[in-house]
Amino acid sequence: MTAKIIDGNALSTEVRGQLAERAAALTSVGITPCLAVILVGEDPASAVYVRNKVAACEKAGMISLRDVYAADVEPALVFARIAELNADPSVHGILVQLPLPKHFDSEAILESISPEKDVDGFHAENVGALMQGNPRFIPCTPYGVMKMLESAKVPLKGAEVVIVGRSNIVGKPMAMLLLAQSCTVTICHSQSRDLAFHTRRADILVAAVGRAKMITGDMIKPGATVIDVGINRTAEGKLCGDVDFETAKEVAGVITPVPGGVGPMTITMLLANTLEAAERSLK
Ligand SMILES: NC(=O)C1=CN([C@@H]2O[C@H](COP(=O)(O)OP(=O)(O)OC[C@H]3O[C@@H](n4cnc5c(N)ncnc54)[C@H](OP(=O)(O)O)[C@@H]3O)[C@@H](O)[C@H]2O)C=CC1
Ligand SMILES: Nc1nc(=O)c2c([nH]1)NC[C@@H]1CN(c3ccc(C(=O)N[C@@H](CCC(=O)O)C(=O)O)cc3)C=[N+]21
Repeated sequence: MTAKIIDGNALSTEVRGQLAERAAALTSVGITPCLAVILVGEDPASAVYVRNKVAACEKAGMISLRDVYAADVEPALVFARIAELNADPSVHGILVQLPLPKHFDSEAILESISPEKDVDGFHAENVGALMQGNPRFIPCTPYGVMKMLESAKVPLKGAEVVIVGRSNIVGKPMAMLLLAQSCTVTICHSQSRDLAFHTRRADILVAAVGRAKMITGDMIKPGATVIDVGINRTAEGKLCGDVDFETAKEVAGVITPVPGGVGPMTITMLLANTLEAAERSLK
């Protein structure tokens, strides 16, 4: 038996259709949801993501602004632009593409975004709200994963979850969301002893490491749900995940592919958060 595949492109199309309807309703009362994206530097992968985000916004009837800065830009210029976007009532969401060049204090940049417009959910105030079980914006990638689990009707209550990776943008918020759904959550990282011991216990395994094909079929419990967040590029320039899809799909019960899995859902939930911010501005 090979695993059932959760198609992130198909689910994205469905959810984005619903978002487009809500965006049209808001536009008809004079508010068009608007996302501002800031990109610093010429990293080609980041440029692709930003282009995808801008295109997805427009397709859903939302406005997107894009500011691109040279890698050696004076951080003060970016801070000034964020202050301007914070003060502009026609802008509902602000996203600063990560990672930033080394001479930037990323934390200070994220804290300078108005928490009401922080559609990534990375501001300390929003991280705190998520921890307290009272989120304002759910970080897009873990939010997308929750939608995928819901669409595949994966049971969460009491499930053994193992997350590989503990970053602020994926691993940690993912753990909080699954904990809130009464999963038993284990977080593994580069210092974990015997990774396979942990992964083999998982009913739901989330890989968010950034190491191509590191999770192989022998590390997966038969019938488990395997969520592959990783985006890696092979030497031949092909995209692949952190999961070795070929061996994993023979063991898992449910699996997400790369590309066409979590990536498109991340963009979808960014649109959802931007729309949500715009709807709140009405109140
Ligand atoms: N699909 C999407 O929408 C998105 C995809 N991504 C992708 O997801 C992946 C992870 O991203 P991100 O969380 O930002 O990455 P980070 O580099 O910030 O974090 C990677 C995590 O993996 C852990 N790790 C590294 N090596 C190992 C190992 N050998 N065994 C176990 N754990 C290990 C690290 O541990 P330690 O903390 O000890 O260093 C760290 O916690 C990347 O491929 C990224 O491109 C990211 C965001 C969105
Ligand atoms: N402030 C900030 N917020 C982020 O959400 C953020 C970020 N910075 N920095 C980088 C990571 C990465 N990320 C992805 C989004 C979409 C795809 C995506 O759509 N991937 C497609 C393939 C795209 C391609 O062809 O390259 C897929 O998986 O099918 C991937 C990765 C968001 N991130």
